[in-house]
Amino acid sequence: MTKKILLLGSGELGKEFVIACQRKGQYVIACDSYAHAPAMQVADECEVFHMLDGDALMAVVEKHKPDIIVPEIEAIRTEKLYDCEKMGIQVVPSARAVNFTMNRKEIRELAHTELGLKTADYRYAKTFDELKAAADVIGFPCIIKPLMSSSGHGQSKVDSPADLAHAWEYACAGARGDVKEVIVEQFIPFDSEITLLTVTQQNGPTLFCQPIGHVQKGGDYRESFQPAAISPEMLKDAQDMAEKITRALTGAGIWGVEFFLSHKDGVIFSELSPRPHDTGMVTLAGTQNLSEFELHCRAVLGLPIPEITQERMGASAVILSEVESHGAPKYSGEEEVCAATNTYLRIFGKPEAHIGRRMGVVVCWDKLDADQEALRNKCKALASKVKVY
Ligand SMILES: Nc1ncnc2c1ncn2[C@@H]1O[C@H](COP(=O)(O)OP(=O)(O)OP(=O)(O)O)[C@@H](O)[C@H]1O
Ligand SMILES: NCC(=O)N[C@@H]1O[C@H](COP(=O)([O-])[O-])[C@@H](O)[C@H]1O
Ligand SMILES: [Mg+2]
Repeated sequence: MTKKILLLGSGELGKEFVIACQRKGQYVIACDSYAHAPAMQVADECEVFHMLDGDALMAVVEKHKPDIIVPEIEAIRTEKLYDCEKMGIQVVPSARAVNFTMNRKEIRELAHTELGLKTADYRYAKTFDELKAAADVIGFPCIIKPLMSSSGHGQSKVDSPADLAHAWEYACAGARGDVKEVIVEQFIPFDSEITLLTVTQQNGPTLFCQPIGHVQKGGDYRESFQPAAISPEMLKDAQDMAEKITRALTGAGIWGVEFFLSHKDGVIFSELSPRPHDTGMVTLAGTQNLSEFELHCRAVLGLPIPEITQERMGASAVILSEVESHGAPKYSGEEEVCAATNTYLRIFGKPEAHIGRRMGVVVCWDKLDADQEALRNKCKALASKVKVY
């Protein structure tokens, strides 16, 4: 049955989701705050407006009367999604999940205080004086993040009290929305970190993908690989925590549940996205029988997912712009990437490049018993050949 899907956020993750939906005959209206966003290029219709503006959001909902609303970013007037649910619209995965995960305080209180998941020690601060007191309790180094931000915006690691003033300014400048409060987290010297893609279904059990290992810089992802090596005990702990928190948040869809792994402290819950995860773009390499976008699409539409199988080893590496574009961005290096075996280049088609903006990704694959480090190095080397100008 064809459903009308309103996609709130139209970046690279949304683009792949739209393609998955259209292959199932769905009708998608892609929204974002700027025109020609990646998902708009493949959607049936598009709307450009500020999704933090509740009136504008509800006007678009009234205009299109969607069956399903799929948030793709966090910068949305998410409280309005409760009203949408009351109107009978399916919100993905649920208005509750979207509201909790867009605010680090809400999700941390649910995860740590209510559900008892192991997290880094933390405090909150609304003023610089509160920040000094909080950092004093947590100790150094610590990580400071705005309560509302993503992709590492406003996040910094603080090694000593002397760095706190800068971290406060940086967090305030990088915060989204109107909440001027930060979380101060104990710095976890983890051995590795993973995203556990978790699928909750309307009619079926919760399913897990093989863990995805990833490397972040400045709070933003640079490379990912699947499957990540992890002991059966740690995997079980991560799955149990993912099960608990997704159940508490309710709804159907894919989730990216992030964990730190430490030989000393075990599995530590970090945060989760109630939507496809950027590190999960590695599944575009055909690592699984169903990519994270296909899984999200099926879960959202209530279609069966008989099983998730790991077919290949995969790696992804991001293409970041080193320049500010003047006019439509152009690219070089495609030939070198395409000359490599078992490799795909995915340019997202963002209409503007900014320094540090993710413009594309390279994914590579090999057999499941291949040398993972070699595959990751190959992928990173290929991604570094692509230049934006
Ligand atoms: N307490 C911590 N200790 C050590 N490293 C941390 C801590 N918190 C965050 N990091 C590092 O920063 C990265 C980004 O943090 P986090 O996921 O909280 O930010 P985000 O802005 O929500 O990012 P995204 O939206 O891309 O998931 C983590 O993946 C990890 O590498
Ligand atoms: N970590 C969250 C994430 O990766 N989100 C992805 O990035 C886009 C925004 O990119 P932009 O900032 O370049 O417009 C979002 O629309 C989403 O696809
Ligand atoms: Mg994260």
